[in-house]
Amino acid sequence: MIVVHQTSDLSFFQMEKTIFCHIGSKLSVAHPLTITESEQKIKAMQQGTINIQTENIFPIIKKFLYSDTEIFLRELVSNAVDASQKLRTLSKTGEFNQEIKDLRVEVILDKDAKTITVRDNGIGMTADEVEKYINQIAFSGAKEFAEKYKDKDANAMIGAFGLGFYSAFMVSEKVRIQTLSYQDGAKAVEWESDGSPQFSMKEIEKNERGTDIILHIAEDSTEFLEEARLNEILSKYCKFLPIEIKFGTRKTFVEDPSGEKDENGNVKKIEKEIDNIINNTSPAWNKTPADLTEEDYKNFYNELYPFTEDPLFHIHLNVDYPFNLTGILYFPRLKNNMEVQKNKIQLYSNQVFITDNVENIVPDFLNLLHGVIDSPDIPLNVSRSYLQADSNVKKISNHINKKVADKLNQMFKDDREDFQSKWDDIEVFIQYGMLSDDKFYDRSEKFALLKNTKDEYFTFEEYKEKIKAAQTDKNDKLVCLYTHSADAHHALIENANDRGYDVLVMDSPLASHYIQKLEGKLNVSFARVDADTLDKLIQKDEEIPSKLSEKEQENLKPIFEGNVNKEKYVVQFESLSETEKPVQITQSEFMRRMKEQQALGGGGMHMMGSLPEMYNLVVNSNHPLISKILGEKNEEKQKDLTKQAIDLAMLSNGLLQGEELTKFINRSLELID
Ligand SMILES: Nc1ncnc2c1ncn2[C@@H]1O[C@H](COP(=O)(O)OP(=O)(O)OP(=O)(O)O)[C@@H](O)[C@H]1O
Repeated sequence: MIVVHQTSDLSFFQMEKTIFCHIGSKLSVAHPLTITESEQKIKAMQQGTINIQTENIFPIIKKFLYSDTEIFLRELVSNAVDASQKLRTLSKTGEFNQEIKDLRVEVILDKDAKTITVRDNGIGMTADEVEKYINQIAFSGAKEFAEKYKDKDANAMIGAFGLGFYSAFMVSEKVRIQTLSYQDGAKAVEWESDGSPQFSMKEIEKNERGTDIILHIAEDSTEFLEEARLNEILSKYCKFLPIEIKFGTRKTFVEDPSGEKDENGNVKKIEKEIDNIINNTSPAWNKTPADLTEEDYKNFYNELYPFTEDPLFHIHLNVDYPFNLTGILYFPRLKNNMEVQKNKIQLYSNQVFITDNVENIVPDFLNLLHGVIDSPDIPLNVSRSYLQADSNVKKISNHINKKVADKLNQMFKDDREDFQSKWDDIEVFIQYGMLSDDKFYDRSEKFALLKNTKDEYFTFEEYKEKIKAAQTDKNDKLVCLYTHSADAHHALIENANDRGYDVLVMDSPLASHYIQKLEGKLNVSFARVDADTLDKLIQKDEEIPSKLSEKEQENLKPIFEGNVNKEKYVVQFESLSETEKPVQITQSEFMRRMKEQQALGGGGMHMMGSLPEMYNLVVNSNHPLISKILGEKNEEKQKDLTKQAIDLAMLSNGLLQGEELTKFINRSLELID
């Protein structure tokens, strides 16, 4: 046999410390060769060099290309799946007319030989195809990478190139390919390389059509010789690949074929070893919604996230134009706990798992959804920065945004009662979307709901209509009253209701930002019920004259000031109606909101979060108790009355605690004694 050193037009140069390469024209003209030509080539290609004239490129690949070496298995298994699907296509088009028995990919671990074999019975490769696809084309990825590396931008490029097959060298000291093409009269070939530029190729005996990729695992990668580790990788990346993937066997119990029965009359079960198929070849997202029941959707959710609570509802995505995308997105029960819900969407490309960290790829608020997105238009081997810049990815996120809004709108229109029953679980998501995405705001305006303290739900328009008559102030502005907790503000809410005012419940973690947004969009103002006295919150024209003169107020002020912490409370008199409480505690809407936003992060002013809590102590100059305090000659008694009035106000606002609360209880007992 003639042994040649192949000189081809694929060449790498080394310039100083930078490696880059160049591929000649041969690559771009790929002529299919006939079998006879292939045979001649095998004879001539016993050994060759993969055109690298410098040290080898694999250390670079190993170091820079993938942050996760484990993806070698995804690459090889998806190549094997591709080869199987290609054969199926050829059979459908009549180009391959032998019977295709079960197409199957097998991952075989041999711990003693320290090998992992990825076997398929797909199209296989002729010698020329190995030459073309493995020696040359697969190298184009390496070439591209090395060129970028030349620009010293390697870190940004990590993962931006799919080297596919060559990723095997990240974990192997030697890789062998044994392959037999589906083509009539094809000869089986073996290719072998140790990761250096040299490869060898020879004809071998192989009767089964398809390809074995045999990895001789390197010393530093022995973790991949553990069955559990391989299982973990396979179920992460290959769980939904479209061709059955076998990894070893597993034991199961089946009915005894002899039909022997146990004491209860049931056919006995016997242990049986069966093939361990690690994937579900037809996941729900690839089926049409008409073929799926609610139960199927729930089961699929459980397949994705075992042991989690059922989702609220789902959206089945199916787009062919201007890009291909399928998927199912689920609305989890958010329960105001946003962080734990993130990073649950799994991104696939043709059923191959890419990532479950879609942050910055889909809009932030969509990150709260769960489920699967599959698009062949998403490149498989890509870095995050690359994905973000990809125009398909951008279109995809816009599309999902629209679909989600459409679905919510549909649900609202179809069954409002049901929609309302889900509202408390989805409001954070919708508010998040409306805050972060103007398009989503516009789409959601029709179905976003406001809930009041009586558990009634309104759209924005409905609500404006409801409160218009009573809650328009003297400047013609609608004022929406709200509380963060109907329990904590019970007394204040009752007061407001007595006046014919409605009070909304705004208790989501995003409430203060959301309120601000609504004020801008709806031209209304929001005021928490404890932000001021009702007269001030919704100012009307009528002025109530004060029963106490200025002088009397001046005399009374130090008495109140002497009974509160002056650092925290500012005493002020207001001429309110007699039916209002004698003393009320309020906190400026502006200050409180700023502090809340500061605490949430984003918005608000920087120093607000660290400012102390400040309150107003509003004394109602028209209340009979205030006149009584003023007229009380016994100083001790006057002090007790003042303290009692202040404590009652604090109690309504949930501010009376600790020692002050104990003193209040004791004083109250003495008073009723
Ligand atoms: N198991 C296989 N059976 C048949 N052909 C294969 C097999 N594995 C690889 N090939 C051939 O080798 C080529 C190069 O494979 P490689 O994985 O490097 O790139 P790719 O699959 O084309 O792209 P990607 O970077 O997305 O993996 C494939 O396109 C295919 O033609």
